Amino acid sequence: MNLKLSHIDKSYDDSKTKRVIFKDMSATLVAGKISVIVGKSGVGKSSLLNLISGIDLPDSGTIHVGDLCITDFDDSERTLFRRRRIGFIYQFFNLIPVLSVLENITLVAELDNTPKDIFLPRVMALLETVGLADRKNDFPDTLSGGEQQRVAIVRSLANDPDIILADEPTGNLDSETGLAVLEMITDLVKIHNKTLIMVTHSPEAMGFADHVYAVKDQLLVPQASGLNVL
Ligand SMILES: Nc1ncnc2c1ncn2[C@@H]1O[C@H](COP(=O)(O)OP(=O)(O)OP(=O)(O)O)[C@@H](O)[C@H]1O
Repeated sequence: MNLKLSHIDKSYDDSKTKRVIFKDMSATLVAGKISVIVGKSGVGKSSLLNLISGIDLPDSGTIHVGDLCITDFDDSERTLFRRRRIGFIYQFFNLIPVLSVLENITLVAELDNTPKDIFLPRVMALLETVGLADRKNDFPDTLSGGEQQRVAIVRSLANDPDIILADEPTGNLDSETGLAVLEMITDLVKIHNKTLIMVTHSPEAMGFADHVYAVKDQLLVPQASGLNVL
């Protein structure tokens, strides 16, 4: 399912200024591929992910995921779309401290009333793949940063979404752990045939990209290489 952004305008107003983030921006991100998004701080990379996930709406323009026009959805349709079709990986892992590893991973599937016999075998197989099956009952604060991010990777795949959105997934990790996490994310999205859209400042991440785009001049601009815009 390709992701098609058409004629997107997005700005934020505060009391004094109007900050234009996107102006007549159109782009297609290809299904089943790894798209890396780069760009200077504050240009709107995270805002782009918020639009793609339906957390935020554009001022005008449309966003299609396959045949679904998510900009036509109401709030509850967008929430369901996000739960079922999108997996998130964040810079600061965003695990819930009072829930165990397994409870963190299965929370969205439970909220969505997905039958346990559908998600549990899949989640346990993923935990095995990332080497953390024996930590399933532990709490996040007993895990290293790299381990927490591996939990977050499994969580992002738990509900079998179409699209994984990763916002600086290695930003809080040392370079060796970051590289291992990048390899894990990209291997898993390929094996499970997902679309990965990853915002990053990491030059290593470019090596994993099928396509690199820069957020620049209120547009999403395809790059031959991301390195020149870092
Ligand atoms: N909800 C919001 N309300 C008002 N302004 C916002 C909101 N979200 C983002 N912005 C502003 O939009 C601009 C783009 O923010 P965004 O977080 O998308 O940038 P970014 O490219 O991800 O930056 P960084 O690389 O520093 O994380 C910033 O100036 C930010 O302050």
